[in-house]
Amino acid sequence: MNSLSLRDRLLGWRDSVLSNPRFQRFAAVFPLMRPVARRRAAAMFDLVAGFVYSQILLACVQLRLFDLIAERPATVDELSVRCELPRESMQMLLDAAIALKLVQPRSEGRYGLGQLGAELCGNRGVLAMVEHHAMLYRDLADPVALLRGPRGGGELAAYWAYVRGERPAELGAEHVASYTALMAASQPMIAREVLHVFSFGAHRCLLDVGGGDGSFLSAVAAQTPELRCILFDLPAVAAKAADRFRTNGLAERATAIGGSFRTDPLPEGADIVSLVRVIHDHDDEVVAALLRAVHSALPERGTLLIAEPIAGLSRTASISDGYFAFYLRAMGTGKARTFEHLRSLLEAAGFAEIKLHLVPMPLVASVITATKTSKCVNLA
Ligand SMILES: CC(C)=CCC/C(C)=C/CC/C(C)=C/C=C/C(C)=C/C=C/C=C(C)/C=C/C=C(C)/C=C/C=C(C)/C=C/CC(C)(C)O
Ligand SMILES: C[S@@+](CC[C@H](N)C(=O)[O-])C[C@H]1O[C@@H](n2cnc3c(N)ncnc32)[C@H](O)[C@@H]1O
Repeated sequence: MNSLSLRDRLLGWRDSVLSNPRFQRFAAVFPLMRPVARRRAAAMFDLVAGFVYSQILLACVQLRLFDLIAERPATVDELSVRCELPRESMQMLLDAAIALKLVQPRSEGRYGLGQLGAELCGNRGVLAMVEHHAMLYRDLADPVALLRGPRGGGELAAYWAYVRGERPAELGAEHVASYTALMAASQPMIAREVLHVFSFGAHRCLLDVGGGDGSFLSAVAAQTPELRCILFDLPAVAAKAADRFRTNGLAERATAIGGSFRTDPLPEGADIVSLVRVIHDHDDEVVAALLRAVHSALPERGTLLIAEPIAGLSRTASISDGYFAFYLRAMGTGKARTFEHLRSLLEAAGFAEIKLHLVPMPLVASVITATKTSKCVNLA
């Protein structure tokens, strides 16, 4: 076995100090160390108790508490009637929500939004995710079984109907409606980040592959009036996008085409293709084939834009390497990939000038762009 490096030995020494109960006690009472010790202990408590906090949040969201008190601050009696909870339970939930900064006491015994509650009210996509997490947490109830077991035996795998079954193109509206609505609700936070770092103004026609109900294309089209848009998704999803384009007055310049990128060719004619929260759903062989299909659908010097969580970035490691890694494991296929991994898949498909764009709020997506070159295509 190799001998330990100097860094390994230093870290081993640090671990033995930090895990020593006598050192912990000393740091907790020594005035110069006390603030750091308290912060670390609080961070550890948050990790230990995070599920309880999430469930308090879920109760608030399921009871529509934030909407009720955003309308007008209310007393515990009013809220217990409107939420159909015994008064004592209502008070308990309000106290917990105050502690989590979701709710804040107001004048005359009323309750209004806390800082986090107000910010949540501005993020409907996050509220939708909080409700969706009930399913994720059931799949994560036994995390070791999730790690040991075959991938995707739980509820999420059934929910994301396209990850199972050989013929996703045959899925009906009843299989895609729920996930498509969830993606539409959380799409504004993605589109905002993409549009902050990338302008579609230099392009003529955008093809959004796996484009869901057209929420992303609608946001891009609103900012880029000359752009023509094509959406490609499973037929039952593309039908929803066609409806949205009609409702948004985009039917003239946005077309929705149904098919499966696993078996059907991609529509041609676009000079830029986007893959927004698509690649990380699939394993490497499917992604490699999809990237080759995108490459052949693009003209020379055409652009590919990818937006999804990227693993291995220190600012967002807990989200991509923690949350999304376990989410996708429960879902049964795909993974959040590092930039280096994506770059090698892109290069193998014939893309060059591969850039990572750091978005302002990289919680659920970072952006990568790449350019098609015909040289050096690896046809293996
Ligand atoms: C003037 C005053 C009063 C104050 C000034 C102080 C100040 C600057 C305050 C800041 C206020 C502010 C702007 C707050 C903003 C907060 C924001 C934007 C918070 C955003 C939070 C977003 C969260 C928590 C997002 C969660 C997203 C989740 C959980 C997404 C999950 C996505 C999934 C599961 C996708 C699945 C797709 C699949 C299947 C993997 O492909
Ligand atoms: C996680 S969702 C992302 C939707 C949208 N891009 C967004 O960010 O809101 C993945 C999308 O890829 C689509 N999809 C999955 N497999 C597909 C396939 N084989 N062919 C075409 N679309 C597919 C799904 O129907 C779904 O709309």
